[in-house]
Amino acid sequence: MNEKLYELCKNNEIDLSEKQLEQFQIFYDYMIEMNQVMNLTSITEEDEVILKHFYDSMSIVKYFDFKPGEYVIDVGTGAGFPGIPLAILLPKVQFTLMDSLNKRIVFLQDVVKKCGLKNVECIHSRAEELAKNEKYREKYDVCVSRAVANLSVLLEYCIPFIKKGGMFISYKSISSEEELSDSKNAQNKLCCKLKKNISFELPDTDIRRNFLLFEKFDNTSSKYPRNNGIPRKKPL
Ligand SMILES: C[S@@+](CC[C@H](N)C(=O)[O-])C[C@H]1O[C@@H](n2cnc3c(N)ncnc32)[C@H](O)[C@@H]1O
Repeated sequence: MNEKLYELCKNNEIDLSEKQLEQFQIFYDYMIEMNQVMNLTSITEEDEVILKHFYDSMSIVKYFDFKPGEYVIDVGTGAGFPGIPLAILLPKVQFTLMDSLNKRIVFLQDVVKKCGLKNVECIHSRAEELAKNEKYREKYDVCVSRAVANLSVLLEYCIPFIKKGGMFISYKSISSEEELSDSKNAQNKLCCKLKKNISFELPDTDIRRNFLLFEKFDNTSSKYPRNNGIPRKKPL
């Protein structure tokens, strides 16, 4: 696995050290082991995990510059995507991985220990609750999220975590104009605007991926996020 991951990344200008390759191997082995007893991922074949989980998670660094010392939160991280690959790649950036499913958070705490990651904390919570907690509200430079909800819902989950001037990066497999225009009201209410819409293909495939980058231009009203379940039931 190490060689394949190393080559794929190197060919795409992402350099991984021996230590980082070992950390990916430990993560992969443990994810496959634990996937037998809990639902972590439907993608298990090594080449596919490398491309669709590991490389996909890291590919944002080709388009966005994370700076040392910055704080990043991954909302709805699941089995740790994109948070764990980014944390392995960027040891000087501080990551909070959060999810509403406790089993996955316990799994991630083990991954962090096994990989010796010093820049990751894992929190069991719903986004709607954690974003109201003083310790986490408007404390992050960047928020990332992959495959959690449609854009209007996602903005209400994610924008409250970000500092004014910070960035929200939505990983999308398809970016529809309709979803973007449906989120206009959420963008206005949450004081953010689309800064970049990046579309690319995973290397040597025709699998399309999109990054939507939203800049937060003002603080979030205390009205948001609304209580548990409301953002999904009644998107802004
Ligand atoms: C389809 S999975 C995607 C996981 C991962 N981001 C990925 O791309 O593989 C969606 C995850 O979002 C979490 N989730 C959904 N709604 C949430 C909420 N309101 N707060 C926190 N986590 C949430 C779920 O528990 C689940 O683990």
